[in-house]
Amino acid sequence: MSEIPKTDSLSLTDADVVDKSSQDDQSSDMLLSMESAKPTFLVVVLVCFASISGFMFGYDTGYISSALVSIGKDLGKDLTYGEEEFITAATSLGALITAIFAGSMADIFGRKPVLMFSNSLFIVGAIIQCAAHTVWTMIAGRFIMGFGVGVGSLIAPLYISELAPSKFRGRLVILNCLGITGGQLIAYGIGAGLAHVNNGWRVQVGLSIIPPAVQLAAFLFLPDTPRFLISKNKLEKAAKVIARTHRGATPESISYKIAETKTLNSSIPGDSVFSKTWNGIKEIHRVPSNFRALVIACGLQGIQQFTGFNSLMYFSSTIFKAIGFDNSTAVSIIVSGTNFVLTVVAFFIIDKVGRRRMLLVSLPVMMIALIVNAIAFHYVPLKFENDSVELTDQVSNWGYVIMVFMIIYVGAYAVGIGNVPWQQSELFPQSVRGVGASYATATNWSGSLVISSTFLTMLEHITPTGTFALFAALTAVSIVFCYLFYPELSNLALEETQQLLTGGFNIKESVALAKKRKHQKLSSTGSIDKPDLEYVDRVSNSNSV
Ligand SMILES: O[C@H]1[C@H](O)[C@@H](O)[C@H](O)[C@@H](O)[C@H]1O
Repeated sequence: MSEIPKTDSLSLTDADVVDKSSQDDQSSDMLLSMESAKPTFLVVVLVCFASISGFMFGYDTGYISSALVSIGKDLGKDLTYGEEEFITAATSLGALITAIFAGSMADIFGRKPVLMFSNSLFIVGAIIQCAAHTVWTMIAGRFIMGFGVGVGSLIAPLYISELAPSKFRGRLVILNCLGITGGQLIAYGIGAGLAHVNNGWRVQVGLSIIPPAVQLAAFLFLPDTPRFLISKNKLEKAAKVIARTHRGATPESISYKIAETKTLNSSIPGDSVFSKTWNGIKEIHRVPSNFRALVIACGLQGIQQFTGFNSLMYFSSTIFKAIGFDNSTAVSIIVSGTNFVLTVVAFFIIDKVGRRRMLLVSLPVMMIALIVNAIAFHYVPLKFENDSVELTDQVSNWGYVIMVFMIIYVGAYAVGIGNVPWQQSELFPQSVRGVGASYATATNWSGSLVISSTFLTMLEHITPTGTFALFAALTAVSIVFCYLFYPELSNLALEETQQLLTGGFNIKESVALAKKRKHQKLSSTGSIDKPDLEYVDRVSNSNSV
């Protein structure tokens, strides 16, 4: 083995990097062991600070339902049903708008500055709401806060997946999802606690200023991702970050990693921000592997929303009140608590069980729970009047059936489709990762907006049975989609994923490759193959679906 120079004295040029990669076969062994080693302390710190964005996503979408109940006349008048809907939807709409641009901005300016920008939006939005004395000021505050939510919901998982060693990537991205579901749970909890406090909702909104302020301050001192730095040719900086984020990294394995990332991640041509963005958009449609990645990423985000979960998140208290359970706060906490606890389960199993298997088991469970609910609602006598829904008779056993199967549905959601789509960044090569993540995140927010703004109308016009049967049918279509198009990506390096999608969706091959990787990484002998890109090439050419 050649002599190992000190990491911090690394001075890399393009020629060095490529030369090293062709010379040193052993580096590839080291690279794989580096990708399997436990995350360093710095990675854990970075992921925790990045996951504050997930927390903000959850808290800001979660606090509004209880805030609306306690606002009373604080905005100058009693709120109409339409105004309440506007105040709620403003954040999702704001998020949808910025999600469209955030990815390109992240590719051009970096993940870190864009994340910090989202913090200022969270803070400004919250201050406006705290000071609001009219409905429109409140809507403006929620809208600006939504801009922050959209950017944060895209950047945090992207940042984490680029930093994480591949063996732990799934789990580390789920930490951000724990932030989301934990944020929703805490928002409901605080909402319940402040329900009867005068202007308690202002306290609830005011508290939301603390986490982004902490994140903003922390990121002043934290680095951008090596993959972004490499794309900007800042190789020395990238080498330093890789050395600090990968246990056991040596200058040789670092050089190899940089060489591999550079070779596989050609950057988007163009001399202005506009032309680069435009070329990125063209490339994501024209290059078949990118387009396949896009179909999968948007498909999964669409499935996450159109199988109906957020109708429960936002309206569980309305539904359960309607079927006779009066303690609506308790019910909301049960729903968000189940979502949170099962996200913890997802955290432990995602890299072991695999994303594809998790989806193919949990989606059918969701479908069955939705069918049972559709049937159960048929036997619950409900009446719709003046934007409200009421039980016309005593609560029956069917009410309990609905309650139990809703919880089963939420649990199955959290262990699969609630979290897997946020692994979206792993599908795209560096050059179009931001644009791809934008499309997928925008699909998520569009779905969330559609479901939350049509759910009550659907209940009234196609009945609860019709609504849940529709969600069940959409879940059935989703199962077929995942079976045909979603390859197993657990344990693969980001660069391998990109090659895997060349020439087809390669489902069978992906499952075999993920198994092989898992086996290699579990191997206690420490003898690990070099990254098997030739293997991926071969299977891509022999094509499947
Ligand atoms: O992954 C999250 C999570 O499942 C939340 O509970 C849900 O409200 C969001 O829409 C979703 O994107």
